[in-house]
Amino acid sequence: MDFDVLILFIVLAVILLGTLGFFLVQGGKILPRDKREQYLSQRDPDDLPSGGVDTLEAPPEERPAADEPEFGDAAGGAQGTTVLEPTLETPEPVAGRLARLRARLVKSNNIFGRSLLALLSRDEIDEDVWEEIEEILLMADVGTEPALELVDRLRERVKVEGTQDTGQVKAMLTEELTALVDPSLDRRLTVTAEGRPAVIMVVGVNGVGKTTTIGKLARMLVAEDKDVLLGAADTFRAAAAEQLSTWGHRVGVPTVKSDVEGADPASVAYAAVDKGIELETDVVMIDTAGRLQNKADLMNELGKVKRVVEKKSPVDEVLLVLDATVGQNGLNQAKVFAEVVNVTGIVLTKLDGTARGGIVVAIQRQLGVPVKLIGLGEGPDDLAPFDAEEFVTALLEDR
Ligand SMILES: Nc1nc2c(ncn2[C@@H]2O[C@H](COP(=O)(O)OP(=O)(O)OP(=O)(O)O)[C@@H](O)[C@H]2O)c(=O)[nH]1
Repeated sequence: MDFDVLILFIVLAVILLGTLGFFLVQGGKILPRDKREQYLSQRDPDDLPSGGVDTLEAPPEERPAADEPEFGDAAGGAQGTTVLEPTLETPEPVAGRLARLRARLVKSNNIFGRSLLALLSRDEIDEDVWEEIEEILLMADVGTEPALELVDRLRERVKVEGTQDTGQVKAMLTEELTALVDPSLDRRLTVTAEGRPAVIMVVGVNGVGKTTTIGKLARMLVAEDKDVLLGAADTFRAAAAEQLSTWGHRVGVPTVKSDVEGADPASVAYAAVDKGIELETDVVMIDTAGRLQNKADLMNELGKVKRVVEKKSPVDEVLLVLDATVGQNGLNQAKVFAEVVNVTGIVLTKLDGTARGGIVVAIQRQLGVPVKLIGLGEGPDDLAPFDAEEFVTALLEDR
């Protein structure tokens, strides 16, 4: 009897344990969904199980925002800390830039040079040929008066010297064109001032390349060991200040900008000069908003920016940026800007995309102000100091 009770007891115990085991296994599966997610999210990524179900993805690597300086080689610090050094770009040296960019000038003005040289290679240079030469000069935007002048002088020399030799006539053309571009003009930028930063203001209509030019010029100055500070007084276009500070970041140049969109540009320009004086920089460059020369209120605003800055420091350079591809329209812009702010130099951009290189002559004539820099591409070092002889030789190169 006792034995039967014992058997019964064992059977009951087995059934009970089996039932308990079943519920325990099921319990793991019916954990409410939100509880499971909570559990998963509370785990660290490095708690990953060695294999199987609950794998967690590591968070994506963080990258610096687009306008933050990029970081390069990580230097290992004490106790596993990492010191990140900003990677600064090294701008190309200024000397020899025009020589590098010459090919672009030759390419874009290829038609000009080739057509002129083809005409001068004719067996006989008669009146028709001189007229055609004049037309080509006009098409290159040299301007009516200078074009007539050049043809007259060339015709006279060919007559007096009695030559039709292509090589000699080409040499004469080069000389006469160079004389028109005027190598005697002082094209140096004022980038030093006694006991204070040199102040450079950059002006022009919309989209001509002001901000880009400041970025490129900052690089040129950095390449010459100058301490530079940028002032984002283009408060009209929201992205302009960012664009400017990005250029600065790349070469370690600080930018003074306003946090308020549409802030008073004169105040920002003033603050930039103030900061430049405090930091004892060599140069402060001020970007201004693009404005059409026929908008009187905007032109007045530009005059005000300059006057306000002058309460703090003299303005050493006012660079007018002109887009070479717009041709003669640039002349109207130049005239009005020169009336409002005393323009001291021209930056002619986008010469890589036009055969209108002759505009250099027309602008200088009209304004009596030298072209100091030329832009020959969108690359960071595609800005070069202007040189009359190199420029003319490139225009007339026969390719
Ligand atoms: N091909 C070429 N493009 C250029 C040159 N200079 C500037 N650009 C381009 O022209 C465009 C306008 O340049 P920005 O510097 O933004 O012009 P901006 O005058 O500051 O413009 P706003 O602030 O709107 O008035 C950009 O796409 C530049 O890359 C150049 O020399 N050659």
